[in-house]
Amino acid sequence: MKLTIVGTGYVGLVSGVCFAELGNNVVCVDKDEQKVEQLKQGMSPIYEDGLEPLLQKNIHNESIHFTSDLANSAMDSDIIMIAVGTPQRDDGSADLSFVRAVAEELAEALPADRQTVIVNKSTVPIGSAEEVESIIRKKNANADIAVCSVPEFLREGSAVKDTFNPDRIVIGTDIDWASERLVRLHASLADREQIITTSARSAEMIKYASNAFLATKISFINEIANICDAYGADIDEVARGVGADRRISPHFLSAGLGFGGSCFPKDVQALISLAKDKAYEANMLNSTIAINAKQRLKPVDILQQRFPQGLQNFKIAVLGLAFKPGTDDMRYAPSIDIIHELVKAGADVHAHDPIVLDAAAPLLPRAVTLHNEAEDALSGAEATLLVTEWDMYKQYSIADMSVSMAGKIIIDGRNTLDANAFKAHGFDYYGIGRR
Ligand SMILES: NC(=O)C1=CN([C@@H]2O[C@H](COP(=O)(O)OP(=O)(O)OC[C@H]3O[C@@H](n4cnc5c(N)ncnc54)[C@H](O)[C@@H]3O)[C@@H](O)[C@H]2O)C=CC1
Ligand SMILES: O=C(O)[C@H]1O[C@H](OP(=O)(O)OP(=O)(O)OC[C@H]2O[C@@H](n3ccc(=O)[nH]c3=O)[C@H](O)[C@@H]2O)[C@H](O)[C@@H](O)[C@@H]1O
Repeated sequence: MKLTIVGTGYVGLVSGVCFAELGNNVVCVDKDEQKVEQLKQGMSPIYEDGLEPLLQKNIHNESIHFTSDLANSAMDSDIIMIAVGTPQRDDGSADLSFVRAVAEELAEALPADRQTVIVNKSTVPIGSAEEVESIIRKKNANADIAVCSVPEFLREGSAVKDTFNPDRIVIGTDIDWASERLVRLHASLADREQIITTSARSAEMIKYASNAFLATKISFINEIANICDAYGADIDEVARGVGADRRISPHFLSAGLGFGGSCFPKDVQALISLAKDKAYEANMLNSTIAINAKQRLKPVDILQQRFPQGLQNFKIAVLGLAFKPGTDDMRYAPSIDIIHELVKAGADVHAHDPIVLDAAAPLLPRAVTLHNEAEDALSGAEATLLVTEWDMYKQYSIADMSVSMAGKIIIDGRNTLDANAFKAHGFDYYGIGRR
């Protein structure tokens, strides 16, 4: 099948590479010409283990191509996937301007004599498939199209693996020929019973509801962790006990600094905004966001309580900047808010991340010092704060830390370090809801 994928962000690029790997003829389109040139050379603009070799293999096999010419590629495509960004607007709603711009371009390009499936793969408000169709029909009334919703559930850092091993694939359309074509495209990725067919509106809601549920599960466990802190219960033990109930499951019960990234925060806000448009106040989702906003500043609270005289010139090492390990994405990363608060309090902040440093710099206050080596960030620090649980930090020698740091305070924002081992080396260890 010939596939055109518009947008080469995480979703567009990974989907493109994976569908090419499955034997389709894929063209990825991006209006960013520099990115297109980079991709043509086999260089991935995204950091993810294993993605670049797969990209290069499929370029070599000529099963994937990159271009900025959408019209040319759209003309003879069986399926066109829209995978452009849908960022958050100031009022919390999703900004659909990139999706609408693609629809306008498609309206000019699509031939009337060819059945084309158009897929919204971007996360979009309920009703967007209809909106894309009406934009196209306004300029091209006879286009033989079906606009469907096939939301994406991949996670950054494990996107290729997630694409090849999906829990489910949701195909949202009431049009039989389009549904059949999309089922055929996804047939080798999942068993038939994992392919859920729904209306486009339901598929759009499934995506928002899934992200909102996962985000709420994180805020829930963080709230329980904060109550554990107050009563001396241990969140690791509590999460193990709670998660053993199959109705709850142990996944997404890791307490810490809350969720960041390009999707949970914006998608929960977008759903709140969609509800508000229909005069419904989404109180639970409002709490999910409020708990999360507060949770990421817990390390600052811990330090301020411990040092009520203030943090002026207090040297703090911050380990990890990316919003989670395995990615170079800094979008809504907790590290940004934490470092801004610490610098505001007068602290001397030294940060490290194994992957993202240059991209992080413009998002952080000038006063922060960024280090290529973790050892340099730790050297002379009064306190160390782990923000992103990269494996390298878990393997770091506590004895070495003990020697290089000036003080013995460790705040483990992701509950991933060995608390007892730190305590045995004389550290004051603070976790999130950990005894
Ligand atoms: N990042 C993720 O892990 C996931 C993202 N999503 C959703 O997928 C969508 C895309 O997100 P990302 O992949 O992170 O994208 P992104 O925002 O990082 O990149 C989008 C790309 O689209 C390109 N673009 C914008 N307008 C264009 C146009 N008119 N023609 C051609 N290219 C154009 C941009 O140049 C950019 O390279 C969003 O709606 C997001 O919520 C869904 C699941 C996972
Ligand atoms: O729509 C999206 O973009 C994607 O959003 C998330 O994927 P992603 O943001 O890549 O990362 P996750 O692994 O879900 O983590 C999100 C955030 O939650 C945090 N988290 C996760 C799990 C947990 O138990 N506790 C916790 O604090 C992580 O540290 C991270 O900041 C979803 O997991 C994907 O299914 C979805 O497709």
